[in-house]
Amino acid sequence: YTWPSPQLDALEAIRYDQVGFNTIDTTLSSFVQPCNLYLFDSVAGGLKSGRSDAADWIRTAYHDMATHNISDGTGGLDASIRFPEEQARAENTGNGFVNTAGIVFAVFDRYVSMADSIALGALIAIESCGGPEIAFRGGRIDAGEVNNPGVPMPQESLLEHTQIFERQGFTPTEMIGLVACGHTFGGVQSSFFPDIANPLNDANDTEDVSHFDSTFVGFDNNIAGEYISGTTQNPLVAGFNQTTNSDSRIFGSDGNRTMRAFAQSPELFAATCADLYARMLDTVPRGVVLSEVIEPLPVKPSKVILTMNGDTLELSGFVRFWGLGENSTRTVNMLWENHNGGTGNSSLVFAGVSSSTGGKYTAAWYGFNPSSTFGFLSLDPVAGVKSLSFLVDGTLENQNGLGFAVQDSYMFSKTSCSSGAPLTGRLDVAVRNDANLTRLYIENKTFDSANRIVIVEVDVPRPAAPVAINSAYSLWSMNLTDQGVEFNLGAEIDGVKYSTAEAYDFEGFGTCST
Ligand code: HEM
Repeated sequence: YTWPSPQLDALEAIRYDQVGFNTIDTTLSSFVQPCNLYLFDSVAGGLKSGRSDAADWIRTAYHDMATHNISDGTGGLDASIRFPEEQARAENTGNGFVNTAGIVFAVFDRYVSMADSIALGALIAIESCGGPEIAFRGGRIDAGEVNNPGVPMPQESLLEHTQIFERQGFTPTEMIGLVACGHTFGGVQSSFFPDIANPLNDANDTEDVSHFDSTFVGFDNNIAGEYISGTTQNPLVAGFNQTTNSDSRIFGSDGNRTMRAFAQSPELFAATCADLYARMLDTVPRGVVLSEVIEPLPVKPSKVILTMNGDTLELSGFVRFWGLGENSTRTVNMLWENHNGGTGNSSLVFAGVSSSTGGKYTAAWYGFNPSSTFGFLSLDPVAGVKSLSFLVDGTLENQNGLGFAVQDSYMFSKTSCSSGAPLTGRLDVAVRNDANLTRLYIENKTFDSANRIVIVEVDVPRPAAPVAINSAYSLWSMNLTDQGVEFNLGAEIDGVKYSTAEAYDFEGFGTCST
């Protein structure tokens, strides 16, 4: 895709900026580091519970998706699992869903739905904990209400399970695969399923989880190998209760042909799971259109912020170079095209490295100011800035000739000020005189009754007479009372809507002089 695209940029960042520099906003990955972490453990530290957050994410994604009905298009991965009414169903026994929902509520935002967060949580868990890479698409839409029931339960028959998976869109062979791919993680907890698993009295399994295979915090084909060799302790295969041995019925449903192939070939198992997990995550209600598969952008500007400070246009930001590590001899320059047909040039300073996918990929980050990582460049407002490109050891990176477009038609002005308690103040926005700006507004983030984000736009009025801040920009102003929440600045320019990367609140305002 082409940068900038606020939604794809945000999804790409969660997917690929997991550890290290500039990962504050992409914390989903931290919940599976390390893979045996269980945040909700009653014992501090949470590494010996027998549970894992990774397993919670994968089970959550499956149970959310498992309501799908391929013939009427209802249900699917739409975060309906967050509703207490759905969690209370017998088919959703256990507390994994309340755990993951709590994290989703904290991390989702206007560009990343709760359903995309669940999909990313599961994907990151699988990839970070030994699993194959999974093609990721974004754009899932959050349900406003619960879905019909439809998650399989262990006491049901093979025929019922076959029909349930068919309703979800999976063949009998794919059912074997998907269950094996899921149950390479985690196990059955005695307190929730006393008819399936006994208490263990084990200091390394304090939550009494009987595991599906011996390597329950990582992805591997032991779920199949131990099943075929007859050594399995899987409580849904070798459990004391025949009625609930559903994995045994499912795994054996084709005479063990599929499970034998998985046991013989870790590669086949990983490739099959990569495909089935992706299809599971992409099972969404009819009408939801997912994005293209999101690949890492080779060059990606981030947190590009423009601020008007009197006669100076301050430009700050970072750029990420995918696949690079730290290298003190590398030279990086940023070039920017301005409104006068000229080009600015600044050397950039190394800011840090990030990594993803269990350390498989690294990226090098550079800050826009050559002497201070988090500093800004001071530009002439008349010249402004239209687009960026980069020179990395002399090689031009300009997004195949498109450049990286920057919107300098409007920006926060540092003349904004506040005073008093409760705080009142004046928001000033600098608008470029030659920009075709039809609307300017603040974007307030609110939530509907189903906890979904709704952006409410409040227009900043066009001034009756221009108030110049410098020879290229005038101020549009609005009086505000502090709501204690951040807002972004939005504008309609040439019929297209834009939103600032930065959110503002009164803490960033100076004091009003009058
Ligand atoms: C017939 C189909 C299935 C049945 C009957 C079934 C049943 C169960 C049961 C009873 C548990 C124990 C939950 C707990 O103790 O809280 C469990 C755990 C789990 N299931 Fe399934 N499952 C099925 C399919 C799947 C699929 C398709 C996936 C994902 C692809 C999956 C992923 C998981 C995971 C990751 C856990 C471990 C959770 C943890 O340890 O916290 N299951 N399953």
